[in-house]
Amino acid sequence: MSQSIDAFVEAVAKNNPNEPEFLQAVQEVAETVIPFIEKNPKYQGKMLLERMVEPERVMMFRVAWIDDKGQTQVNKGYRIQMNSAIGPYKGGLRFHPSVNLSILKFLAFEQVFKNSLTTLPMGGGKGGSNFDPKGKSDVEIMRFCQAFMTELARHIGADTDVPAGDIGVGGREVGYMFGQYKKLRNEFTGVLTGKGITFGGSLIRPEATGYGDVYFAYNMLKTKGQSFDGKTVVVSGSGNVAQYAAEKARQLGGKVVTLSDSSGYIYDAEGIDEEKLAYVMEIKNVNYGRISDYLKKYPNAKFVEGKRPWEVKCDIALPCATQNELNGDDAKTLVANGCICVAEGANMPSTPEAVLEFQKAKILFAPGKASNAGGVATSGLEMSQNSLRLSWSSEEVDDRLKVIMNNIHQACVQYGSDGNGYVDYVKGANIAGFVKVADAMLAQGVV
Ligand SMILES: NC(=O)C1=CN([C@@H]2O[C@H](COP(=O)(O)OP(=O)(O)OC[C@H]3O[C@@H](n4cnc5c(N)ncnc54)[C@H](OP(=O)(O)O)[C@@H]3O)[C@@H](O)[C@H]2O)C=CC1
Ligand SMILES: N=C(CCC(=O)O)C(=O)O
Repeated sequence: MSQSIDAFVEAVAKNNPNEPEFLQAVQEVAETVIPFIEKNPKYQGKMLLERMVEPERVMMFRVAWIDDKGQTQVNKGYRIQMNSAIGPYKGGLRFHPSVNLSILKFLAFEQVFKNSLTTLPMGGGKGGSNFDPKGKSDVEIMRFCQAFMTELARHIGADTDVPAGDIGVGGREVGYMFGQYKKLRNEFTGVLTGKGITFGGSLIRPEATGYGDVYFAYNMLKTKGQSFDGKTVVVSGSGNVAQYAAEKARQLGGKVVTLSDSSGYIYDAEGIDEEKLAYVMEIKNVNYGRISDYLKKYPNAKFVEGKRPWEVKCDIALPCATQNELNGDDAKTLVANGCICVAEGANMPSTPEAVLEFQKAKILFAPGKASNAGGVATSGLEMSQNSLRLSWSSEEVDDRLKVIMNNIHQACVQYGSDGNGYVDYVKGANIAGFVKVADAMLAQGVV
């Protein structure tokens, strides 16, 4: 790395000790944006990146609630209000035992650049809790969501900060939090996205992240005269993003052969067709079961316990589970097996070593801030519909989603092309995301 990048990253590490995930996200941006700043005087000497890595506000709070046995439970709650230069803070809420400040700061930092890429007026934020939804009853989930929102409601609003879903937070949790917010503030607004269709939710929002990931991959493949048709697709995860990435990949002619969860992955050589995916959705969204339950109905499939799906030969890989789920060895295996395209559906699923392998092999690689932006983009469209007090059809929303993903791809090509036909989508996404936020920060003064 150059001296300026080294110095910047060392300073951030010193100011934010023991935050490895946050530092990882900052380093990837710094390696591409600092050289850009060094070539563009208008961005020099303004401490823009130094300000961007410092959250505008961080809320940490206690969440106390009562479980079904009458026992008092206590969890940590957070909301990171990272950057509001181009719009109200916007970003998901993650409920997972691994949640801590480092993970939420990485997610909030990524969100700033991702939301900028969508071209919609949304700043960046993220929040959540170390609450583990697994094994909790529906009523315990409701009680936790109500306790969490009782504190969070002080800090959010339709024109201030608009949370949504992420790992462990789906439509059910958003609904319970929305109900509590409305009770406390006596306001019916677009304060959360991912709401139910009958109370302001947008059609296509559940599908949007997974669909958008595939739309972005489609755009990348098209630059090489390729498509999903006839391709073998490996997907990780089996939650919201993975389910709909698998659905859209199949609809475009791909054969999806894996899905995973934290206990391992299933491999179905015949391909996960519409009926099989519907069963996965029943397992995960209705019964809150394990992906290994897939074999109860489809015994010809394999369940590989404790492993990740990257050992399966494929043409296209869609990591849709969690951060750092795909390392350097996994990347080497994918490339050696002939994989031509990786589009991140999750946030920062590839380690720096994996990204390096993909870039060395010059395969099509899309960072999550670009390829998984369909979710937050459709959240932005939900906010637009709420402001208009109108609801658009599925086709209207899906068409707008496609246009947004096409625009993000174009922006990455504009800033990431090397002039010899290769596009560094990491560089393109980071610089394209940086420019809009930086211009707004320059115009708004030192605040
Ligand atoms: N929801 C959204 O709108 C968006 C989400 N994302 C990102 O996509 C990814 C998935 O989110 P989403 O689908 O919403 O979440 P879900 O909770 O619906 O699904 C998460 C999936 O990832 C698996 N997973 C979680 N942690 C681990 C782990 N440590 N090791 C292996 N597997 C794990 C889960 O398995 P298990 O059930 O066993 O925990 C589950 O299959 C996350 O990185 C999220 O930040 C990005 C953009 C938008
Ligand atoms: N979890 C999300 C979606 C955030 C949102 O829809 O506000 C993400 O972009 O990582």
